[in-house]
Amino acid sequence: MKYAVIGAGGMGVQYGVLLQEFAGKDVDFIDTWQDNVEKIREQGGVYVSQDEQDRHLAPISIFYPEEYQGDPDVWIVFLKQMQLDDVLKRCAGLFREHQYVFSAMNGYGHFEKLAAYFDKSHIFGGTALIGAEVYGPGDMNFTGGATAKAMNMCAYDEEHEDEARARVEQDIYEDFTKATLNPTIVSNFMGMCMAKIVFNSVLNTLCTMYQIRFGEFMRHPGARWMTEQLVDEAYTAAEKAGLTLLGTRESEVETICHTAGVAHPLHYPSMYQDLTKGRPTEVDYINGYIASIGREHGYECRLHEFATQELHLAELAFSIHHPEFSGHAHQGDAKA
Ligand SMILES: NC(=O)C1=CN([C@@H]2O[C@H](COP(=O)(O)OP(=O)(O)OC[C@H]3O[C@@H](n4cnc5c(N)ncnc54)[C@H](OP(=O)(O)O)[C@@H]3O)[C@@H](O)[C@H]2O)C=CC1
Ligand SMILES: CC(C)(CO)C(=O)C(=O)O
Repeated sequence: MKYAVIGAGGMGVQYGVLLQEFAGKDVDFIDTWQDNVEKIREQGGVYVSQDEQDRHLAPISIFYPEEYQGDPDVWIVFLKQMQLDDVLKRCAGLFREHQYVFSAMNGYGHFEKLAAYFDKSHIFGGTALIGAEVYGPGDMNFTGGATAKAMNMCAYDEEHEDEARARVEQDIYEDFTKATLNPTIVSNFMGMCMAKIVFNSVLNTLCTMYQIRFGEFMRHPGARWMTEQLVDEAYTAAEKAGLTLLGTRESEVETICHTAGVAHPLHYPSMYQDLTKGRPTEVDYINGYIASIGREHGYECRLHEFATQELHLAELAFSIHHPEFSGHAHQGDAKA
């Protein structure tokens, strides 16, 4: 199978380079971030490291959407939620009926956007407990341990049996396994997505707001209680919407506390990387999404509404304290 990654940021490069290096796959990269594309071309590839070790130049082929002429079997999409509409528009001419698409972006909103370009039966979703960080154009670091990567994947249109799709799913699963991404195929698409959204709604949002690592959050005596409150409200909203999450409220709290305190205490969430570069965060698609499903089903998520606004306030505060980033100033688009 041939792959093409849309979005050569931290996660896109990680998936694509690991598929090249460990699974021996043919991978192309499409990006709209000009400094990144130009730097990668100039240096003949992208510098990658795992937890700051083994930094090396991985040769990759990178294209702007308008110049790409390839025909991959599977697209892998890793963009920030706010970029997706514009980039998909620029890529629209590249999509063919036979192609499949996989995405494990955080938050929610991307699958309906992808469904405007791909048949539902050709879409796979995922969630990734895999970290990545952009040092600068053409320079990425994968975080959280080479052997600690884990991800779920699930067919978007899982209610309908489809033999061709099942074969593609198996091929992707095998390629991702060789690529050391440790995939698990799960059922319950929305349950899978929501479990990760709830996870991110606690750790990404609180650690970003206070600019601290996962382990530093867990040192706070109130950390478990705060986690329980946010998880509880999110589960109630999901239940009102008729969604069953992959785990229980208790198991979600345990996963969050264990990941933060034991498995990845040194991790800064990806949202922190955006805040501290003066870039908009994905909070509207995480806490804001939880609040919106509650609102649509007559349940007010006061904590998630509040957390969404608090993070937008943190974005504003960051821009006040760091006027040098004012070019990226962000007003936030959450509906209060
Ligand atoms: N990073 C992580 O650890 C994880 C991320 N995810 C999710 O994966 C998706 C993709 O995230 P990720 O790969 O982290 O995205 P990145 O931040 O690495 O890249 C996304 C885009 O942001 C812009 N950008 C990023 N850094 C800079 C910079 N220093 N200067 C200028 N522009 C920059 C570029 O686009 P442009 O210039 O066009 O704005 C780039 O293409 C998101 O939904 C994220 O939540 C999921 C799990 C873990
Ligand atoms: C790596 C991980 C799983 C940790 O929160 C993540 O989703 C993020 O940083 O955005």
